[in-house]
Amino acid sequence: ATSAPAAAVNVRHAQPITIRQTTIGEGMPKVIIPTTGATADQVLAQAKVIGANPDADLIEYRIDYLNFATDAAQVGALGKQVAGEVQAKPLILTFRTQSEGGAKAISDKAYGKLYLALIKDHFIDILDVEMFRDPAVIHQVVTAAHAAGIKVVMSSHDFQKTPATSEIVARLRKQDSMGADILKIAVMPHDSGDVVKLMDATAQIRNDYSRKPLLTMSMGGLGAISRLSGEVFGDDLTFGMIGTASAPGQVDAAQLHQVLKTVDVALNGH
Ligand SMILES: O=C1C[C@@](O)(C(=O)O)C[C@@H](O)[C@@H]1O
Repeated sequence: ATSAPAAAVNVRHAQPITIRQTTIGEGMPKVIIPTTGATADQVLAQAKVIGANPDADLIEYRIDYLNFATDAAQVGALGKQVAGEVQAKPLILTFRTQSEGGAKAISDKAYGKLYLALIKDHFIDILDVEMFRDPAVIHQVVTAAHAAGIKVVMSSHDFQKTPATSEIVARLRKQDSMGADILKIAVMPHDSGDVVKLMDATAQIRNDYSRKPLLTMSMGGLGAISRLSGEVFGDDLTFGMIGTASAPGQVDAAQLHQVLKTVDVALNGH
């Protein structure tokens, strides 16, 4: 009898980025927990919980949920306090616009102005910039962010459907060419084939096109598997929740950590 040969495993990795004490693009996908509060008190209470929870690696400060979302002075003052609460955990600042599934509408001009003001406050580690906003505004914001030592996650969202695999690949490659440090897309599946499209596109980018860290997800319960399987397919970051979800399909942080660990051990054998 012959013994089965060991399968050759070839998993590609990102070029890692280290921010504060978190390395993105190496080992298990890193877990981001978003704030969902509308008031300063609510957000600070969430930041305290996120800062103290070992299953949270980064915090996303979702400013579109705030009652004072477009008031740069108030958003900045609270942002500094949030950063102080979470200490070593990197802070991602995101204004998710209504057209991409967020809480509030904002003009591209006001979006750019708000981001440029907040960049100057020096509490942001990573800035989420939507790729389909005005190109001139994007260019200005990305340039200012990089000059301030802030990484840019460029993002695209489709809360209605899942585009073709080739379209997902094209968007992520465009983000790469627009100067993003992290490439991100969130799409809504209607069947298992849609989930496979997102995961296929992720693997294609990782294997053939870019070594930048990826943040890709298929949303809803159907897509939740894509939030768990990143270490296999090349997704380096994943959103979890503590209490309230900021998008459909997010998994509780403790459960998320367990599954990420299970996949990691299966993959690496220790
Ligand atoms: O863009 C994203 C991804 C997300 O929509 C999700 O599906 O987990 C959650 C948002 O908070 C974040 O800004």
